Formats: sequence, C-alpha cells, structure tokens
Amino acid sequence: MSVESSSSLLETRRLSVRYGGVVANDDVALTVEAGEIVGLIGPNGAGKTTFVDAVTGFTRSTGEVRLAGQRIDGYSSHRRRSGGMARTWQAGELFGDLTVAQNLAVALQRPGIRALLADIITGSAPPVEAIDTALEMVGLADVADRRPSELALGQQKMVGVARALVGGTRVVLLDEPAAGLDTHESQHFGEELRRIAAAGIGVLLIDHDMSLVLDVCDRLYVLDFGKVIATGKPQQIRDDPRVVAAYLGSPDVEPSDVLDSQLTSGTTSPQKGR
Ligand SMILES: Nc1ncnc2c1ncn2[C@@H]1O[C@H](COP(=O)(O)OP(=O)(O)OP(=O)(O)O)[C@@H](O)[C@H]1O
Repeated sequence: MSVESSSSLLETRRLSVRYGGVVANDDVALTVEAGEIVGLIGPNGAGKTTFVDAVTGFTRSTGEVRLAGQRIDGYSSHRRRSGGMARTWQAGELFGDLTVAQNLAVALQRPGIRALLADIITGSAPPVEAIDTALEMVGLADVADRRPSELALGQQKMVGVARALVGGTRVVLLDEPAAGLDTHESQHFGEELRRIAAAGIGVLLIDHDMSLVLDVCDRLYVLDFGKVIATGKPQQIRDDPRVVAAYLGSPDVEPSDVLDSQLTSGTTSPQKGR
C-alpha cells in the first residue's frame, strides 16, 4: 500500500459504486480533516449510505479511499476499523439487556469464533480505559452502568456514537445518528458532536435534519444521483440553486426558501420524481 503526501485524515478519489445498472456513487471525491465536521446531504436515494458502506469496506467500490494518506480501499471492513475508521448504522440498535459500558465493550469484540474462544481462554477483559475515554468524550461517563432504556433518547443516540468512537477511532462516519430527536435534543446532540471534533476526530455526518447539519458542519457535500453536485460552507450550500433543484426538481425556486422551509420542518423531503 502506498503512502502519498496528503493532509487529509479521510480522502476519497474517484470513488464509484455500481449496483447492477444503478450508479449509486459516481467518482466521489471528498475529504475530512482531523477536528472537522463534514456533512453529506442529498435527496433520498442520492447515495449517502452507499458512500459510507464503500468507505468503510461494507460494499464493493472502485477508486481510492485513504486514511491519513494511506490507501485502504483493498482492506477488509475489520482492518479499516482497527486502523481508526468507524461508522454508525441507520438502524443502530443498542443491546437493551447490557449497560452502556457493555454496549461499548461489544463494539471492541474482535470478530470471529477463534477470537471469541481466544478471549475466553485468556480471560481477556474489556479495555475499561478505552470505554471510559469514549464515554467521557460524549459526556456519558456518569451513565456507564445504566441500561439504554433508562436514558433520554438523545443520550441513547450518543451511546451509538460512542460505540463507534471506542478503541482509537480517528474518523467516524455517522449515518443519520440524530433521527427521531426533537429540536432541543438535536441542538444538544450537535453540541456533543462539536466536542468530539474538538478532540481531533474527523466526523462525516449524514442527516436529514437540515437544521442540525447546517448548524454544526464546517463544510458540506451534496450528492445527487451518486454525484457530488455542490460543496462548500453551509451558507454557500443554502444559496446554491443546484442544491434546490436536486431537492425539489426545479431550478426556479429561491434556494433560501427551500432550505428555510426544511429548517422549519426539521427534515428534508424526498426528491420530486424519484
Ligand atoms: N444493496 C443494494 N443493491 C442494489 N441497489 C442498492 C443497494 N443499496 C442501495 N441501492 C441503490 O443505490 C442508490 C443509493 O442508495 P442509498 O441508500 O445509498 O441512498 P441514500 O442517499 O442513503 O438514501 P436515504 O437518504 O433514503 O437513506 C439507490 O438507487 C438505491 O436504490
């Protein structure tokens, strides 16, 4: 694997994914720096989850994925995880019978029956320090011994994020981590994301809550039909007619009207005609 000079923590070049005749990602070039929150938005079916799947090694792709300059696109998902790249899943259910700390310990479990047997034989204990660090980073240290059902919804969502952060994660890809939160919870969630980034973690955030995304992200990429159609700071994206056209299927609408209406409702709507 080659290492080239690159300042980006995460970088993709010409990343493409095809599912039969569907081009789900089309030459996507994206970067995330350490300490940065980058948003990835786009209408339903634009290819956002596919991008996360491809970057983290859960679906086949072509093109390059680099972590701190090192090409990792040939690596298994597990190897990418050990290298410091982690993700959350849209249906990221927590284990209800386990405590918060135990939920994080499960994420550290090495995959495979051999690893499990080796851990049993050696009596290997979960690395408490790594779990504490992740919980402290998201402000959940004092609920480590509680079960998820005892926590507020926003805290439960944050346990899902902590599960991805545990064990030396350098870049985290969050797939709709704030789904279902109300405005107040979502604002608090955004503050916690800022704290995570301030610790030097690179964050890629996918969410339909435009208020959260525009508020918390340093930069945004907009996908439509698998292609990046716009990139820039939140204010630039709000004012970009191509973004509005992608969301509503018409260029004859004022950009701020559309995103403002989505801010009011809190979420984006499916693209027309999709
Ligand atoms: N496993 C798969 N097999 C075939 N087609 C798929 C598969 N996964 C996704 N697709 C297709 O790829 C395209 C991108 O889907 P993807 O789920 O990545 O979009 P998305 O932007 O995450 O959508 P949403 O906002 O609804 O979650 C869609 O046309 C979808 O139908």
